[in-house]
Amino acid sequence: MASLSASLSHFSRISLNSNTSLQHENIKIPESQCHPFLLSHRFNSLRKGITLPQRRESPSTGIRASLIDVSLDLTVEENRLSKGESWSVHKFGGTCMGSSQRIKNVADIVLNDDSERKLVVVSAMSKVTDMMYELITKAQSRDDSYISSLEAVLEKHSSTAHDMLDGDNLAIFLSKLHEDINNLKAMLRAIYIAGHVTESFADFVVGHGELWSAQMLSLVMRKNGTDCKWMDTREVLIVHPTGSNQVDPDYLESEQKLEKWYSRNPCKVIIATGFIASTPKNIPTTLKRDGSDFSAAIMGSLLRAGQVTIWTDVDGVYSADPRKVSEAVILKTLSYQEAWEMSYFGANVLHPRTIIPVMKYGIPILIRNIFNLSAPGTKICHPAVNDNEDMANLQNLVKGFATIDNLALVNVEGTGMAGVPGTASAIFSAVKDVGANVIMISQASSEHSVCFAVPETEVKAVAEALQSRFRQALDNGRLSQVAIIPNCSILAAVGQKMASTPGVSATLFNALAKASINVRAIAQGCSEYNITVVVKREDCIKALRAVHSRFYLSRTTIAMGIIGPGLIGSTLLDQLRDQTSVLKEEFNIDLRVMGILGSKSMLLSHGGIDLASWKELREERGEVANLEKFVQHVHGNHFIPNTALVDCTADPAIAGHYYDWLCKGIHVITPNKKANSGPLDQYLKLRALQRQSYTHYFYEATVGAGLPIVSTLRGLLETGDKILQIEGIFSGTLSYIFNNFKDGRAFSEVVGEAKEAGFTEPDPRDDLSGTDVARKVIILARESGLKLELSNIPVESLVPEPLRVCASAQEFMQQLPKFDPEFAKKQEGAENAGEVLRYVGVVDVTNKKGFVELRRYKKDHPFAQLSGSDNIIAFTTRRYKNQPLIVRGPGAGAQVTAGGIFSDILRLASYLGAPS
Ligand SMILES: NC(=O)C1=CN([C@@H]2O[C@H](COP(=O)(O)OP(=O)(O)OC[C@H]3O[C@@H](n4cnc5c(N)ncnc54)[C@H](OP(=O)(O)O)[C@@H]3O)[C@@H](O)[C@H]2O)C=CC1
Ligand SMILES: N[C@@H](CC=O)C(=O)O
Ligand code: NA
Repeated sequence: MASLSASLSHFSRISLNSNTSLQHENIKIPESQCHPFLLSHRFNSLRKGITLPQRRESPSTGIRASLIDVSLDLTVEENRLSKGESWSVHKFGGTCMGSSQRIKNVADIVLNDDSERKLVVVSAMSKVTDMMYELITKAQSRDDSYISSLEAVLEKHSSTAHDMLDGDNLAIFLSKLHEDINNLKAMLRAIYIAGHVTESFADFVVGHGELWSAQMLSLVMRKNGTDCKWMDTREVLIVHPTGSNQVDPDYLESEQKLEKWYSRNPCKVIIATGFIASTPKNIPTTLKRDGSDFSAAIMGSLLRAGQVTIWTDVDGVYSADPRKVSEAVILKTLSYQEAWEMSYFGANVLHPRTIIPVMKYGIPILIRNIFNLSAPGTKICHPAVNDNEDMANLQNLVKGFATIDNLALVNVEGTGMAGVPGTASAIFSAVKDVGANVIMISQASSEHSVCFAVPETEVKAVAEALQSRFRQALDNGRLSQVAIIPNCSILAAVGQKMASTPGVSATLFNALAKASINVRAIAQGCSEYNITVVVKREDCIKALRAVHSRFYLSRTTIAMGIIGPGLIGSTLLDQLRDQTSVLKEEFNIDLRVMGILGSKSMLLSHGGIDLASWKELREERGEVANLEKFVQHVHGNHFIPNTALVDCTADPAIAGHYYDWLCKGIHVITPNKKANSGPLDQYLKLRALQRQSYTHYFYEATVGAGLPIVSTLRGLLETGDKILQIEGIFSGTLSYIFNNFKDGRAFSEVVGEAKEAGFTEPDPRDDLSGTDVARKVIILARESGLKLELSNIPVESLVPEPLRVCASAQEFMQQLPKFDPEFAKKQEGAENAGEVLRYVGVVDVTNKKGFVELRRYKKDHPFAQLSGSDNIIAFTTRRYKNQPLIVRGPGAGAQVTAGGIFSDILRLASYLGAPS
């Protein structure tokens, strides 16, 4: 390089130390010193834009030209800031630079990047910026402790440097550090005396954190043998303050300064200070909030870098706030606009202004976790060309969801607004006058109302300003109201092109409706990148979960409460235990049992009970049963958007709560017949509510256990068939009894078997009395449109008169054998006539009545062909008139009944959006 300066001195018109001239200007070389052949040969190896000396025909001495030529070549190779893909930019925030170990880690990451050239932007060590601001505050308020606080700053950097550096490197850093601290002491003293600080003074003081961390990292890298220089970005980045706490970079000026800086400091790795910059008048300033990210993006654009990597402490950008949606996923890619929208709506992505500089040149930004290098991170870039092919996939249409809390809606309404130009302008200029920030606006095309969201803290001032601005219009009725709706949140769905793809908003609103979320206002701009809805703040997380789940970013999750872990309930829990992982993996359905309630004790869990050991857990940490607390627990969990209570009791008191639960948006699934066969008015109220709301009530197992009886009847009715009669053997218990009450067996013994097999009701008298069958008849009759009470169904009871008053089921079973002869006689009578006894229920829809009786059938009749606990139900309808539609199969028992309930749970999941 010494020979270079010597030879350069011959070039009076240019400074070859400044490579800017090589890139942008013609180089003028004194004719007397040019040898055309050699110069052209050498210059041709350089970049375009360099023109050869105009007058080659006047050669200079070949010797001198050749000497110059060699020097030139060296100079250009080392000093030229050749922009482009060979540069990669990294940014490490305060947490990444938090300690000597972390700074060494940063150095390793930079070394592992095999890009030709690297520019690394660093923030101050963690907490240092706050410490620096505190120095100013203290000095300004004449608090002497600023001196000890400055000592702490010195100590932090000095000890970190001692940990990492030694010899000359350490000495260089410490000498500079002490010099800076002394200067700062003097400046702070000045602030102390003045009791005042200007913004630029403060910016100068605060920026030292970045200066020190950049120097330390660069010395650590040099210690490792890296060709590295540190850059005080105040020498390079020029920004224009724009007010409102923002600055506009001067790209042209900064680019030229960067070229000059590099020509003076050629190296492979630049460690640059984040956050700080200078004004055009060379006054120190900062890039304000998220300044270091912004620095990295500006540097990336100045260098036309191949990539800008922002190192942080999360694995990338999530599809939703992971603290609110536990199944949020890391997005592999986002378009610049998507990242922009997500960050606007509160997602922890880059600030939009960070994206602008790199977006211009299509430079990808990679967000990576410094603490988890195995995570690939999120790439923010232009969408790949073939992305269009995937647009049919909802996941690609809606990338993520974000929320903003603590908002209020303002609704300005009145007939006097329609067709009156300037109304919107008057509203929003009043809002502007109080300095409020409008977050979203919605106006229906009828022009009768304008509604907009502002931060809750600003709504009072906004309301007062509007009341005052529109006083006259309100008084004379042209405006009817300026209404405030407090406690609102915004939920935004963000995704490239989603707004222009049919079905996306329908899916979104459907998911919200199914989670019983009321939407207060909607806005969808034509930018096609977001759909915004306003919901009640308390619904916000639930809404977020519901939509997130619906767009397949996570599973359809249902929080379930199982009431009545008796025979059926515990069998259902076993089935759930065996199937939940399959449902999760193959069907994207996540069923979580959050509570199990028995008549005496209950077990609650926040994340879902381990169904392999619920009995032991209930023993260990069960608590006294409390229905209200149970329901509150299962439903109160806002992390899961859907709640279902599964009532596996036979208790009418539990059934009495269904209406309230449905009103609260809790889905109900049950094999308990008490609600649908109870008082007619309550039943009608329940069904009306079910039809109006998006909350579901499923009860397939109430008739024929797992057999599709209710759904078959529904299908017939909904497709316009007319039911004439439903006749059948509806009792698994009685079917079993009469199928097996033969060959001289005792009636009581067969009843005992049916109970043992789990076919009977908790009290078998409910079966033998015909009440259970009557309930099923009522359920089907009401489903068919008949308005009947249980008392309207004549029932032939099989419970011997004297046993009807038995205090318990146990006592009844003990006494029953006394009546065996009576039953044997009935059976013999039928047998002798070549017939069988069958206990049947009939819904006579045509004549609007139902009955239950013990009938005799010929042995070749279909009802005589049953076995086990078979039910058989024949639907005679207008379509199935000559040959009834018959459903037959086991209609009682733990497995089939629990299976029927489980099917209802899955039907609910599919109604809630699980893939079919
Ligand atoms: N068995 C079958 O084949 C079919 C049954 N069904 C219906 O299934 C339901 C359950 O039958 P099954 O399992 O045989 O009956 P069980 O008697 O075995 O179980 C009932 C369960 O409900 C609990 N329970 C009762 N009252 C309450 C209450 N108020 N709060 C909380 N828990 C309560 C009981 O708790 P605890 O034990 O603590 O008292 C028990 O765990 C019934 O409605 C029945 O009609 C429907 C179709 C077929
Ligand atoms: N006890 C009932 C069970 C189903 O509802 C029956 O026997 O059918
Ligand atoms: Na059924």
